[in-house]
Amino acid sequence: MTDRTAVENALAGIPLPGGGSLAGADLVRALRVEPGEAGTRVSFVIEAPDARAAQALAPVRDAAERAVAALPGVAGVSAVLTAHGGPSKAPPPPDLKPGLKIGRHPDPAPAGPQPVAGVDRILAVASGKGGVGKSTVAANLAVALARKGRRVGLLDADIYGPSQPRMMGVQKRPASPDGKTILPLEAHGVRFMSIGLMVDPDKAVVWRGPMLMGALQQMLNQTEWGRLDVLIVDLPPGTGDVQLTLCQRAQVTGALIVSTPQDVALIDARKAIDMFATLKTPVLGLIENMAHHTCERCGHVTHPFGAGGVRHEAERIGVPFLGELPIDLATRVGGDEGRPVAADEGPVAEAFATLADRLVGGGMA
Ligand SMILES: Nc1ncnc2c1ncn2[C@@H]1O[C@H](COP(=O)(O)OP(=O)(O)OP(=O)(O)O)[C@@H](O)[C@H]1O
Repeated sequence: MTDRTAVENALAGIPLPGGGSLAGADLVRALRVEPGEAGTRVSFVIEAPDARAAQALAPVRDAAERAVAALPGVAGVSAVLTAHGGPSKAPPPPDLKPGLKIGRHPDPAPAGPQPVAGVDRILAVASGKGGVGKSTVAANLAVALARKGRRVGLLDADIYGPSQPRMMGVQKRPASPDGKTILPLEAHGVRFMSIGLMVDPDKAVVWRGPMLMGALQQMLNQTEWGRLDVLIVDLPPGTGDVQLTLCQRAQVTGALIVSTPQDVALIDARKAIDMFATLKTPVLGLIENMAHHTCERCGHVTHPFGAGGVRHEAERIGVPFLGELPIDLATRVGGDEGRPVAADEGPVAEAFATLADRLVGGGMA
């Protein structure tokens, strides 16, 4: 049967247009080789340095898929092609020193990003600007994936405005029977944990890097997630310590960037994309939220934040465009009332189901 080494060897042999090989150029990320009853499923991300390189790599992606598909016992292959979004102008990330655990000794710094026990994949949901609907997308995507039968965790790491307890409809403090591990809460088929349930958000806003690092580490590693196919992490907006810590400490499969079509949101989304490039975390796609609004009375469609901006940006920088979500009253009410719209039926629930299918189909969730 085909194992990881066989896949790596097959990929190593794929030539690049300008010379060298796929493996030699260090372009393959998030390689997963999953044996199953029907055969082995393989997924990986090819991350090009920029949009032009990504375009040129499309035949390489096809060749890589074919080469892996030809290996014995392989039942399915999915390769996602994405780009860094241009060379990074951001300064290199600071050298993070061992994190202070709150009220505990600092953890020794691991050699590099580590897996979270029992968790197969970590997807970071990020945005450049606040208020674009990142938490809404994270919650609904988690619920949509759970409805597909995936084992899903949701970690609310938005220290400055934790909103998942409200969106998921559970506000109680998680139990910690042994004083060490934290039992996650469960709602709509999703196990979830929020930094907002453990700390006073008014105090959290003045926390500095090491304290945030300690808290995030605790949420990731001391929560009893059990076996998860995917852990979705709802990040704070922007490009700060939480993003750095997550990507430097945990093996993040990739990031999904949420933006509205507005120019101001897109400018900030580019900064977030740039940050993930610096951190070597592949951007798996862009999602346009609040794309359009349909008048409930006359059916007239308007684009309050402009039309198609995120799709164009995704095309421009060579990152997959994962879909658009409308401005929708039920989405807002569902978020406020603790029942994400993806838990019910309707066009927005379908849009999230399609997004979930796409991620599952690509081996990313
Ligand atoms: N597609 C949508 N249609 C209608 N309302 C939406 C939609 N997406 C988000 N909202 C609403 O917009 C508000 C902000 O959304 P949300 O909290 O998800 O944004 P965010 O990007 O996570 O913000 P922040 O990280 O700054 O807290 C919420 O009240 C939410 O219900």
